[in-house]
Amino acid sequence: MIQVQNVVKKLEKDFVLDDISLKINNGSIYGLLGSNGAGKTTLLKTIAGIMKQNEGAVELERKPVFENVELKERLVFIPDTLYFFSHYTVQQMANFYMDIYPKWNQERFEEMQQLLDLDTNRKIHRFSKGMQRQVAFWLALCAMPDYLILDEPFDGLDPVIRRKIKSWIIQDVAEREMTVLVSSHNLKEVEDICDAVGILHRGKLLLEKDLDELKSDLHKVQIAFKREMDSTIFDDLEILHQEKRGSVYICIIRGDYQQVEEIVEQFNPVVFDILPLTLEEIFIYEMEGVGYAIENILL
Ligand SMILES: Nc1ncnc2c1ncn2[C@@H]1O[C@H](COP(=O)(O)OP(=O)(O)OP(=O)(O)O)[C@@H](O)[C@H]1O
Repeated sequence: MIQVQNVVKKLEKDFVLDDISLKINNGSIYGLLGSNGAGKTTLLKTIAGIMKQNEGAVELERKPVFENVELKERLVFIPDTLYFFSHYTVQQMANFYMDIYPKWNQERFEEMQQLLDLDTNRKIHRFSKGMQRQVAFWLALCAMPDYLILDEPFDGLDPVIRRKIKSWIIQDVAEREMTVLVSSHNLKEVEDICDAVGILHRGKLLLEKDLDELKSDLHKVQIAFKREMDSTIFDDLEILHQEKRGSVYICIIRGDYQQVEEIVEQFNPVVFDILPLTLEEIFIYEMEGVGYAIENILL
């Protein structure tokens, strides 16, 4: 479990992290979202034990992570700007990882080589940007980390590789309870893998949500009535947003779906369908609830 409690980080004179608290359970994937300069990298580096917070606590399994070698042997951080030793081949870099990470899995390394089809004897700096990112994931996953911390990890990967890497991550989360923290400035990038999402803005965590809970609590429905919509429907339903397209209303409604259905049925709709709700739409309404327009914060 990753536990961050009231963390404050100052860089020069500025508060880059301002009283951040969050908890990530084992075997779950947490998406940390925020625009440029929100503090994502700083928070990730603090959680990875690379940077030390000025105040508060950052713990893995209830132990402080900073300068904790035993915990770091079980944690891999892939930074947004990749770092490999200059002129090292993939194999030389793998040998280095083998020395550092006790749970290095050589069988997996060879299997993944077949799937990624990258030459282990080639110098990493001669690969393209996207291929270097593939190498970073390849090495990271073969280190069999219990904690995987990823800073804007999917930039520069083509859609096929992106899907492949996401499925490897999900498999490790499901099969061996790996815990993942992934940052992004783009909701769509992470919505298919995260269990929970937090939005960081100017060093503060504005909103933190479990995605299953969120999705089961908000519904997008299209409704049409023979006549105009009866305004008393608002008395019983929490309608966060509505728009009219022809004679059809598209509504975002909060609440238990069965109850919503029962209430709407009382008004005898001629059309009543549930529509898929994207994470982006959910966040638009949730962020409005805490007084922010999401377009000013995220892509
Ligand atoms: N070494 C540093 N010294 C001083 N200020 C810094 C330093 N590194 C980052 N900052 C400041 O901290 C704030 C947060 O930066 P950080 O890199 O954590 O944001 P981010 O959310 O990862 O941004 P991006 O999406 O652009 O990578 C920014 O205002 C930045 O200017």
